[in-house]
Amino acid sequence: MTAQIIDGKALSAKLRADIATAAAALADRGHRPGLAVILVGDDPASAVYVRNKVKACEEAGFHSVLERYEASMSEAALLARIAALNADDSIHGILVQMPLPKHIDAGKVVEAISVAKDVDGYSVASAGELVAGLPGFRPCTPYGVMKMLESIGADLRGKHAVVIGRSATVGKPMALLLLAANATVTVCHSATPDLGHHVRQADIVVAAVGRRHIVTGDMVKPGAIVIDVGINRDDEGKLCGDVDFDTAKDVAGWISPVPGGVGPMTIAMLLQNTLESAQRKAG
Ligand SMILES: Nc1nc2c(c(=O)[nH]1)N[C@@H](CN(C=O)c1ccc(C(=O)N[C@@H](CCC(=O)O)C(=O)O)cc1)CN2
Ligand SMILES: [Mg+2]
Repeated sequence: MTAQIIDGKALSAKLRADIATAAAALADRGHRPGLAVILVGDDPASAVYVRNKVKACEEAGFHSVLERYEASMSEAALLARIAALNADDSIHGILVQMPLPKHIDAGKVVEAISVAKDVDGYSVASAGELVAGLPGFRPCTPYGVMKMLESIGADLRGKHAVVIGRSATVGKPMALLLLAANATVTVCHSATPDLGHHVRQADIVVAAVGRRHIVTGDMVKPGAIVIDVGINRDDEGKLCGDVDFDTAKDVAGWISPVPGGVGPMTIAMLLQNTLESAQRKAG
């Protein structure tokens, strides 16, 4: 068997086109969606990601603001910028690119963002809304994975989903979103013995642990859906995921690649959350 590819790049482009249409309608009513992106420091990968976010905003017709600061910026100065953006009516979403320099408390920064503008869905309040099944902003990466599953018509009811990774921004919200879709969910992590034993039982595998090729073809149930959230580098510096694509694709029914899978979806869902924030405010 050769798996069908879940093309996150193409799906992201389609969603972004729909978002642009909705944004234009909102702008016509005087409520153009606006996103503020803050980058502190000079991490090269983060610089690329924020540029891509601003470019995606421009393409969708959003108002966007990019604020770049030296790595030496104080926590107090960053909190003051967030307070100003919380009060800015042209801004519906505020995103602080992670990771932040070590002297800044990332948790404090995230909690300073107004819940109504927390389009990354990283705050404790947004996490609580997800746990409680209330409307709220879902973290963009797991939200994007759910859209990928929806795009292939996956019926999750009663299916066994195995999530590998328990981070607050991907693994945990991923498990909750799958649970809300009526899947039976197992969460595996670094202390799980015999990962293969669990993965072999999965109808859906979401690998989000950040370890290159931790999932191999021999662990995949024939026909399973395999979604790879990992972004790692191989020995030659080439981008690769948590799944060994070459062996897994011969067993899986569907598989997402890296690059071109979940990554582009993250940005589409950021725009979706920002659009929803603007729609809520417009009423
Ligand atoms: N405030 C946030 N910080 C970070 C987030 C986030 O969602 N919010 N996520 C990651 C980085 N990230 C977005 O910020 C991100 C990473 C990767 C991609 C992506 O499209 N990747 C491409 C490959 C890119 C490459 O060649 O390096 C792909 O997978 O196809 C998008 C967004 C950490 N910080
Ligand atoms: Mg983890």
